[in-house]
Amino acid sequence: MAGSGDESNGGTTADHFGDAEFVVVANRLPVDKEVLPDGTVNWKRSPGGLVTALEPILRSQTGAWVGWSGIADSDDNPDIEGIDIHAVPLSTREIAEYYEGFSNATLWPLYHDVLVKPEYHRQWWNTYVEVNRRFAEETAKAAAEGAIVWIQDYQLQLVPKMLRMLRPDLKIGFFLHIPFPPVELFMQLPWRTEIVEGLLGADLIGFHLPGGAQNFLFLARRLAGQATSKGTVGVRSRFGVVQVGFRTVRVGAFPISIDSGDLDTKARSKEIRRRAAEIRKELGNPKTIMLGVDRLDYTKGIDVRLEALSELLAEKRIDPDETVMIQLATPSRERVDSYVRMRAGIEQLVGNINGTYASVGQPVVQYLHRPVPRDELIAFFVAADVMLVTPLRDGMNLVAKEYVACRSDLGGALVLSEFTGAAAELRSAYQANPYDLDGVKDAIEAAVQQTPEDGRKRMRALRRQVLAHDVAKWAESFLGTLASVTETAVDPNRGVHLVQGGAESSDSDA
Ligand SMILES: O=P(O)(O)OC[C@H]1O[C@H](O[C@H]2O[C@H](CO)[C@@H](O)[C@H](O)[C@H]2O)[C@H](O)[C@@H](O)[C@@H]1O
Ligand SMILES: Cc1cn([C@@H]2O[C@H](COP(=O)(O)OP(=O)(O)O)[C@@H](O)[C@H]2O)c(=O)[nH]c1=O
Repeated sequence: MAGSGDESNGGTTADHFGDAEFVVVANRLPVDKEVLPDGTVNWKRSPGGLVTALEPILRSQTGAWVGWSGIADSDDNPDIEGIDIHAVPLSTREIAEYYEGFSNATLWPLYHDVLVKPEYHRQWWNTYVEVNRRFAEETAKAAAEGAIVWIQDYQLQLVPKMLRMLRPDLKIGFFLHIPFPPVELFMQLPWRTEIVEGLLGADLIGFHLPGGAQNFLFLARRLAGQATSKGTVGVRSRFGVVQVGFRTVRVGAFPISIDSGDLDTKARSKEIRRRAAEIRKELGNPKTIMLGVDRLDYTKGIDVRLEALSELLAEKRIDPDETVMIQLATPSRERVDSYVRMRAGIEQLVGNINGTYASVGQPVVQYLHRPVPRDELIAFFVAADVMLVTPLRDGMNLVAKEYVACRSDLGGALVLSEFTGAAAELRSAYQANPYDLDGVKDAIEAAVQQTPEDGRKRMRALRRQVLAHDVAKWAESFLGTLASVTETAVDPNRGVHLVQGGAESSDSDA
C-alpha cells in the first residue's frame, strides 16, 4: 500500500505525501536560472516547445512542477505565480552524463533517425538511472494521495516505473515529445528493455503520432514480453493496450498544439502590427521576407533551407535585391559535440550566401544566435511572407502552428517538412521532403510566387486546424483518457484482441 513505510517503497510514508493533486514532471522547470555577472539571479523562460505547451496548462489548474533549473548545483525554487515549483538539483557531472550525454548524445539522435551517430556509454546510462530515481523521489514527495502525475519526455523514461514502486496510489501518465523510433533503430540501444519496462510503469503513454504508438506496442510485446493489442492506433481514439499483470496500460496518439487563441489575439494587437511593419521597414521593405525560427539543432534542417536558398539564388529563381531571410536560432545544448559542429556549418553557409549575394548594408540572410522574446517573435511571424520549417525529423514543431495562429490576415505561406509531426495536420502547407533539395526549392519558389487567392485559401484551411486543436484540447484529451483508466485487466468481451508477447514474437508482427 502507498505510504505504508515499507522500505521497498523507498521509505515514503503517508506523512510525506505532498499537497499537489496534479504534478507535471519534466527535465526542465518552465524557467531557467541565470546568474548575472554582478551575482544577481534572473529567471528566464526555458527554451523549447515543451515549456511553451505545458506552462498555460499548469497555470490553469493548481499544481506542482518538478524539474531542473538549467544550471549546476542549484536547488532554488523560483516563485512562479500559480505553480508550486520543486527543483531537482543536478551536479556538473550529472549534467554532463545524464543531460548532455545519455539524453542528448544517446537518446536524442537515436530517436531522430540516427541523424548523428548515437553514443553508448555505460557510465552515462548509470547516471541516467540515478537522476531518474531522484526525479521519482521528488515527485513522490510532492504528490498528494491519489494525485495525477504527468511525466514528460525522453529524459525521464524510467520515472513511471520507479514512481509506481514508490507510490502505487498515483495515476501516472507519460508523454513523449519526440518521435519514437522504429524497431530497427530502437534495438541498437543496450538498455532497450529497461526503457520499455520503465515506460510501462505508466497508466497511459502518449505519443504525437499513431506511428510512434504502434512502434512502442510492438516493442512492448517483443522486449517486455507483454500481451498487447495489435490494430492501428487512432488520433485521440482507438487506444492500444498493453496488459502488465493486472494493470492495463493505454497507449495513444495525442498531437500537441499551442495556445492558438491567445496567439491569435496577440498577433492582432496594434503594438504587434506596428512592430511587424517596423521590422519590414528596418529590413529595407523587401518584396519577400522569409523566416526560420528554431533551437539551433541538427534535427531542424536549418542547413537544408540555407542550401535551398543558395541554389535558388544561383539559379536566379530568387532575386537577392528583393529577398531577405531571417534565421532566429536559440542557442541549444552548446557543450554537445554534434551541436558545436553543426553551428559552425550553419554559420559558414550564412557567410557564403552573404559573401556571394549581399550588397553593402543589405545582407540576404540575417542570422541571430540568441533567444528572441515572445512578443518580438510574434511580430516576426506577422511580418514574414514565407515561413521555412524544414526539419529532417521533428516530434511536432510548434513553430509551424504558431506562424499559422498569427496570420488572421490570411497572408503568408508555410513551407513544411514532411518529417515533422505537424505535417500530419497541416496538409495545406507547401510540404516537401527535406532530403530532396529540388523538392524543397520548388516548395519555396511556389510559396514565394503564390497568388493571394491561393494563399488565403491555404491559410484559411491551416487556421481552421490550428484554432480548433489547441493545447487545451491536447491536455484535455490526454488527461481525460488518463482519468478514465481503471486498474482492471482488459475485458476480452470489449472487442480488444490481445497478442501474446515474448522474444519469440516474429518481426512480421510489426
Ligand atoms: O530542454 P532543451 O534540451 O533545451 O530542449 C528544448 C526542448 O526540446 C524538445 O522539444 C520537443 O517538444 C516539442 C513540444 O512537444 C515538440 O514540438 C518538438 O518537436 C520536440 O523537439 C524536447 O523534446 C524537450 O524535452 C526540450 O525541453
Ligand atoms: C527560436 C525561439 C523559439 N521560441 C519558442 O520555442 C518553441 C519551440 O518549439 P518547437 O516545438 O518548434 O521545437 P523544440 O521544442 O525547440 O524542439 C516555440 O514555442 C517557439 O516560439 C522562443 O520563444 N524564442 C526563440 O527565440
